[in-house]
Amino acid sequence: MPTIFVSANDTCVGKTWVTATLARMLASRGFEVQVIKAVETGVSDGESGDAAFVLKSLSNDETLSGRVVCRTLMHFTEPLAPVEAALRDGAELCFDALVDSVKALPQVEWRIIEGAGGLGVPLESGKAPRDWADFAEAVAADYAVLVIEDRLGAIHQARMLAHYATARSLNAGWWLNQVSPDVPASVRATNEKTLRELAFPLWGIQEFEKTLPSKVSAAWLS
Ligand SMILES: Nc1ncnc2c1ncn2[C@@H]1O[C@H](COP(=O)(O)OP(=O)(O)OP(=O)(O)O)[C@@H](O)[C@H]1O
Ligand SMILES: C[C@H](N)[C@H](N)CCCCCC(=O)O
Ligand SMILES: [Mg+2]
Repeated sequence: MPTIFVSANDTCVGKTWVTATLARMLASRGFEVQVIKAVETGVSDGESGDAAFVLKSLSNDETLSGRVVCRTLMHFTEPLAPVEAALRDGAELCFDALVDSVKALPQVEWRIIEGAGGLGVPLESGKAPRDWADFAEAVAADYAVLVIEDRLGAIHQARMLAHYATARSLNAGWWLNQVSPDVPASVRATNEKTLRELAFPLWGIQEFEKTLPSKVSAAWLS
């Protein structure tokens, strides 16, 4: 079963938005898709989170939404990094238990897993904690989509994250996502031009409020 891990250079850069896009693209080709928010912070019991956002964003098309199942594996109340949010709920985030809960999920045609925050966010305490890059490897993710907010500053963010993803041997590519309507066209054009020249794939480009990417160059998505 192909598995996509959706990560990013930061929180609030559009991982959930892009997760919904990927689910929409795959479901529109007739695939059964499982969307998993692995750990979510900043949500209380009963409050809707990223998984609910994905389902809602597909809800105007019953055929598509009928092919997509969304769920959250662990959630914690405070809007903090996962380990600390868990502690403040009187819980402990256990990396191995999280991975096991992914492995216990029903098999589907495509699985998409969204992390919390950026790729280097720790999932345990300690001097050299395992993080989302370790998680992607542990769940045997085939593709790591690295969402980068398309704005001035994106080039540095993208290069730093690519360096880390490469060091961790992930099969990764960038997804430039425009979160704000106020990004000058010149910034967006030169972000794309600069990133395309580099030896790291730019898998997708998505514009503000668009539910599908304007450009896709990931062969595995076509
Ligand atoms: N392409 C886009 N067009 C319009 N709004 C967007 C776009 N991408 C993201 N947003 C908005 O930006 C905000 C942050 O996006 P999102 O929730 O997807 O970030 P995230 O990376 O998943 O954050 P978290 O780390 O909390 O999971 C949300 O309000 C979302 O609706
Ligand atoms: C609450 C927020 N939206 C995210 N779920 C948590 C982001 C944690 C980021 C931690 C960090 O990188 O410093
Ligand atoms: Mg999210």
